Amino acid sequence: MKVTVSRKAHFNAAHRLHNPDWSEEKNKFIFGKCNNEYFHGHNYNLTVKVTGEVNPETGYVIDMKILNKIIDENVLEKLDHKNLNLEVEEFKTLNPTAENICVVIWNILREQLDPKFDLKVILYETERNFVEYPAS
Ligand SMILES: Nc1nc2c(c(=O)[nH]1)N=C([C@H](O)[C@H](O)COP(=O)(O)OP(=O)(O)OP(=O)(O)O)CN2
Repeated sequence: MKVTVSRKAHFNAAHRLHNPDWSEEKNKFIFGKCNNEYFHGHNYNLTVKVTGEVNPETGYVIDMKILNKIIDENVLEKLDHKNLNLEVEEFKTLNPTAENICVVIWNILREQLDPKFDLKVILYETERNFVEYPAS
């Protein structure tokens, strides 16, 4: 019997959307206020969904405490209160859009979780803008 276990987390981070291969004008046109050179912040809300078989002895798919620790130590430590463009290795060469942040988080968690689990990450950048990976 497969069940999905979900854990929510949040972090605050600053970013700037920018493509170094484009002119300043094109960056302003495509990314608008998100291209502001002084950066801006978001309160990101994250949902991590882990799907797997329920262990008949524990009744757990995965212990929520363990899942929480994995998210804390590997995602929040890395991203919370950071300037994503300047302080987080992955985004020195990758535009920190919601899509790219979501995929980076998924890759980090995928490495930490047993391959027997399916993983989905949902990232809210604002109350109304959110992305999920893998896509449904
Ligand atoms: N496909 C994407 N589009 C946009 C992204 C993104 O990461 N992927 N990011 C942004 C901005 O960084 C930000 O998310 C939008 O800010 P804002 O316009 O202020 O969004 P709000 O939801 O707060 O405002 P509305 O009132 O809903 O317009 C833009 N696009």
